[in-house]
Amino acid sequence: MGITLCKGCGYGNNNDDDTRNKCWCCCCYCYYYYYCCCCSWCSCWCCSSCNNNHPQNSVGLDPAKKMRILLLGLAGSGKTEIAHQLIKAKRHDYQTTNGAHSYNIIHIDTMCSLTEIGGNEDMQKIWHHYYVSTMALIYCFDMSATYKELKRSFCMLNKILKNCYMSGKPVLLVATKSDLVDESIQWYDIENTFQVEAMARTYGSTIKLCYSNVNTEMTRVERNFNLNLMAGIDWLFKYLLDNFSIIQMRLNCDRNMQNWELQRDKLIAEGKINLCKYQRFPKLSSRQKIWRYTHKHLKRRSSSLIRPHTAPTASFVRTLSTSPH
Ligand SMILES: Nc1nc2c(ncn2[C@@H]2O[C@H](COP(=O)(O)OP(=O)(O)OP(=O)(O)O)[C@@H](O)[C@H]2O)c(=O)[nH]1
Ligand SMILES: [Mg+2]
Repeated sequence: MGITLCKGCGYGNNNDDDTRNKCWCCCCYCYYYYYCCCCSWCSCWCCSSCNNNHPQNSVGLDPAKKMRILLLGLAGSGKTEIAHQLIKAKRHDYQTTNGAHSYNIIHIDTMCSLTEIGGNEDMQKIWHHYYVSTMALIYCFDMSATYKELKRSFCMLNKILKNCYMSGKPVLLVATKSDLVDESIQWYDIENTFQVEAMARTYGSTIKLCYSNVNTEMTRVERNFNLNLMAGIDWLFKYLLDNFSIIQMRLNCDRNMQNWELQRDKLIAEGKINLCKYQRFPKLSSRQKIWRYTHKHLKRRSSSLIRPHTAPTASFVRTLSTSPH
């Protein structure tokens, strides 16, 4: 197979071994239905041979049902390694990820855009820009790390789920480098120490735990055999497919809310609205009392994170039965 250019960004790929982004076109049945990881975020779907945009291709993939998953974790936790395993491609550079990198995956007849963002402290500052449009989170942590590092990693997970655009979304928690730990460390130690179950209940997110051991000396066949991780991915895709319309509605609502907040901040900055209007009333007036009461009430509600009664019930899924040892 020669060089195939992506219609979205013109980026070419001449690696015969790398079949990750190629699939059948439904119009001309050529083998050039090609898209690349650079422009996947903008949902570019065009056949490079017949120049058509397809609402659906021959294998029944519906671009409208494209999933967006965020891959996060501290620096060196093995995110890029997992992403390469999921797209079944060989990893050539072992450098730290700077910025965001998007990968296209087709799994259970569903298209998915997996976005990895670097885990160093500078990159952590841009994570929140991706929360609104993501449907689920894959969070990696290094199982062979010290207690201090593990604590830092779980604090970060707590911080992510605390964000109003992330809480309630499904999370696949991946313990990487499980080949480097001995039998003295088990999942339930980590689960109890960092109170994963309590975290899932507090933020209303379903959390699934799984292992990954992507040893660099593994052959490609062995890498594909990372069953525990694949079972976790299966679970995540099934969860998203089962709840697709609900999650889509949530994303739309979040986007509207974000736009509204931006608009409000802009109006405040321009001095067109004033949030302190209540101060015009005398201190003990009934108007002030009402304002103070509602303000306190709202504050209490947001700090205790009460979920609306219409929200889907929160459930917690336990660790997959297979152990890394
Ligand atoms: N033995 C072993 N090594 C692993 C595993 N996963 C990742 N590594 C190694 O850990 C190092 C860091 O992995 P990366 O995937 O680059 O980490 P990252 O999370 O993408 O890091 P940043 O991009 O800096 O945020 C690499 O040298 C990997 O080969 C694993 O399961 N087992
Ligand atoms: Mg990386």
